[in-house]
Amino acid sequence: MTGLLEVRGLNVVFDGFRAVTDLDFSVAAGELRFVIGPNGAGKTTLIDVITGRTRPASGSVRFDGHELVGQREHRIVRMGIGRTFQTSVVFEELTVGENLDLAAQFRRPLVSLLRRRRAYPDDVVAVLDTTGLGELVDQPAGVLSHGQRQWLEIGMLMVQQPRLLLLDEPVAGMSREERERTGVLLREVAQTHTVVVVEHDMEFLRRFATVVTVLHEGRLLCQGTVAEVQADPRVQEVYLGRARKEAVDVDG
Ligand SMILES: Nc1ncnc2c1ncn2[C@@H]1O[C@H](COP(=O)(O)OP(=O)(O)OP(=O)(O)O)[C@@H](O)[C@H]1O
Repeated sequence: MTGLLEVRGLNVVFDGFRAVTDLDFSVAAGELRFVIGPNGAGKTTLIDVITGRTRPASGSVRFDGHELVGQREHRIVRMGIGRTFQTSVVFEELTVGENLDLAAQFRRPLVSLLRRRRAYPDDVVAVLDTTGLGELVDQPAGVLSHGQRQWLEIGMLMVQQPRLLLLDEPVAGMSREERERTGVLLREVAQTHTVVVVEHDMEFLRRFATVVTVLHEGRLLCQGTVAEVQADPRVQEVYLGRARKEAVDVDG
């Protein structure tokens, strides 16, 4: 079966440093896929290549059969791929509703921007509901908690109606309760979208992941269910071996 996203033979080199090596990675339509790996494994680089931010040395990235390598970032967004960043991109002075409305303009004709509207359009209202931000619609985004801000960013992607969402560490820095709510939100988003989540938090994975892809030093280490991946000696070595080494280093 051909995936919605098909990465084949990907190599990314930064000034002679191989950040990604011979990577094959595919995601089927409708999947909620998690990608993990220690620092420097190449997770963000993979997202950067898919979204056209970084150009690979070689390899192909096909989305619904269309080659993405060589396409400009804005073209790839228009093809239906949306991403979040590790750093926030909301407008702090604008309200939650205005941020969503602005993001949604992406799909609307310019004339609708000029038309004065009394209420938010249906797609914005629907996303306010999904993200649980309805009560905060008139609050400036600057007052949101860290978790609420992440949900707003996911909402800002959803109103752009992408087919594929790429989320870079969505639960980093969140409280336990916020992580739980984010997991539930991701499951809901995945009902209607294909979602790839880069995440470190093992507890979160155990709770919400089905298929997990593990990267290490720019290569695919293994792939499977959370239980399979956790039981894989190579994964244990990469995570626990590293922890042991750090402990030894600290102890001198
Ligand atoms: N623009 C760049 N120039 C040079 N090296 C880079 C660049 N971007 C990434 N790298 C290097 O490529 C490797 C992979 O980085 P990447 O950010 O993809 O890892 P990651 O798995 O997302 O790690 P983290 O969990 O720390 O975010 C790292 O060694 C990083 O230092």
